[in-house]
Amino acid sequence: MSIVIKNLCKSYKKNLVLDNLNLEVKEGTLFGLLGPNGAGKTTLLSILNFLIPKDSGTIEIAGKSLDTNQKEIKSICSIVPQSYAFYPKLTAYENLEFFASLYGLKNEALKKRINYCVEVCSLEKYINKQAHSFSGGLKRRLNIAIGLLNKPKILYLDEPTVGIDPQSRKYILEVIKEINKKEKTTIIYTSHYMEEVEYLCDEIAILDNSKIIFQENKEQIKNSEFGYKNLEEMFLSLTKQDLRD
Ligand SMILES: Nc1ncnc2c1ncn2[C@@H]1O[C@H](COP(=O)(O)OP(=O)(O)OP(=O)(O)O)[C@@H](O)[C@H]1O
Repeated sequence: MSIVIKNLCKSYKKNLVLDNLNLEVKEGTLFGLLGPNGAGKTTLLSILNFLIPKDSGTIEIAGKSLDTNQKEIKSICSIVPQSYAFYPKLTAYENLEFFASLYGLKNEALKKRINYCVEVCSLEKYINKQAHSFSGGLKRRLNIAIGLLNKPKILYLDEPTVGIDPQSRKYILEVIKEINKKEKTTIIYTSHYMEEVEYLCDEIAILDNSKIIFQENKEQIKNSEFGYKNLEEMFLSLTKQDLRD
């Protein structure tokens, strides 16, 4: 098992966001994490990536406790956040070089890894251009390339296709599939685009009302007694249709 979460709780002051949440993610899965706005998806990913502390509960990543193995866990995980996580005035290459050096990469190893990430995300033509001049799709691809620098065994992607055109989106979805297939990377993918999750993910979970209210293999969802036309219909039926503000 790649990730095992038991009884995870997190509040922001009086707002209880995660309430005794339990979740298991198998190694090598392309895992879709769905939930209405404000359900706590980013909060969960932030806890898993040491960006914010949990209140209580246990988390094991690749068999190691999150409480006592920060360095080892950080070395095998990477998060691509919703926001752009690069320096706009640096070129794509300077950004990649900077983040690669934070992982301790140097000389040939650094160049080799950057070249790989540039190729996977198709950034060759833009490598010497400042990141602020990039289109939305290119910015998303640079964000992902940075997330791949440490060869993560577990990659967290927080809404990586927001605000981009269908061409860029299709390209990014294929990149994600390939990383999962070729590198056997476990991928946790959050998105509000149901058709994307339906296309991409092997397993799907829904976070709502502070808990995982549903988790199932995609093939089971398609074939089984659930009887929904598609993922969107199932999502709306399980989470109800009230607006979440
Ligand atoms: N730093 C913070 N301080 C206080 N409250 C926060 C903070 N971050 C998030 N929240 C609140 O916690 C709840 C969960 O937010 P979170 O961003 O984790 O949800 P989400 O599922 O990622 O939402 P979205 O789909 O809109 O990105 C929301 O009510 C949000 O307002």
